Amino acid sequence: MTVPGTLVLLRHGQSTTNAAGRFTGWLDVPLTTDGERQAAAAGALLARHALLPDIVHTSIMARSIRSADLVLNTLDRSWIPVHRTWRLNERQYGALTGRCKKEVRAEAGPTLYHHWRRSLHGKPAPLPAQQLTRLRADPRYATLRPDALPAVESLADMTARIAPYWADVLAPQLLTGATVLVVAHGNSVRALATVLDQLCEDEVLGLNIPTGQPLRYDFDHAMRPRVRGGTYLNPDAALTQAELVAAEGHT
Ligand SMILES: O=C(O)[C@H](O)COP(=O)(O)O
Repeated sequence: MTVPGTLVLLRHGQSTTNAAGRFTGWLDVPLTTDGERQAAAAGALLARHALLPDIVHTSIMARSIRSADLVLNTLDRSWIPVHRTWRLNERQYGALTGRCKKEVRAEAGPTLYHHWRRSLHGKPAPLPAQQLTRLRADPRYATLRPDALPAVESLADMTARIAPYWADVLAPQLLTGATVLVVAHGNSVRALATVLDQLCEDEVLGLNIPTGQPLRYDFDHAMRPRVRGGTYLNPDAALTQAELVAAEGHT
């Protein structure tokens, strides 16, 4: 029986809105120079751990696509097959999209702010109709059923869109023994981890994903993670940076 391959989850490098302290959601923003460096460094870290992806998956947002390109360039593996899917997009942050996190926290208060950002079911107000119409006119979403393009999402909504991608695409590839790299977003990685680790509501509250830090998962034959929560290739840096993500908007 083939031993299941390794899955590597990576949140894209720092984006311009991350650097500006703003909610990004489905805004399509580029990486900062630091973000580009983080993505290339993630590639170098994969090389040091002899983790050479056979297949890569990205969202259809520029920051994930660019980060994956930088990782693969560093590894000299730009030739591997690439799958891009809206299912790995960042969470649709609704009316918070583009807003300053610090201002939102000051207005809403710390409890509601944390509920919106980190609870399983919390979600802010939806994206205003005009902005949703503009998003629906974007050619990259042309093939998507209009009701599949959300005006706002909770983490639970995201797990519902990501679970079929895990079951139908990622898990079967891993079962062939392939090393699979997923370059996605803070909340799509949280959603995937929620599915893989079967996290409960309390556990997702404290789950923060740093940019540019590869997170490795290995599986048993039933495709259960061998280490719950996976293993960061650079655990100290990942922990420090995850704490900074948790504190966004606080100061
Ligand atoms: O969409 C965003 O603003 C970030 O990528 C993730 O934001 P969060 O860490 O506040 O959920």
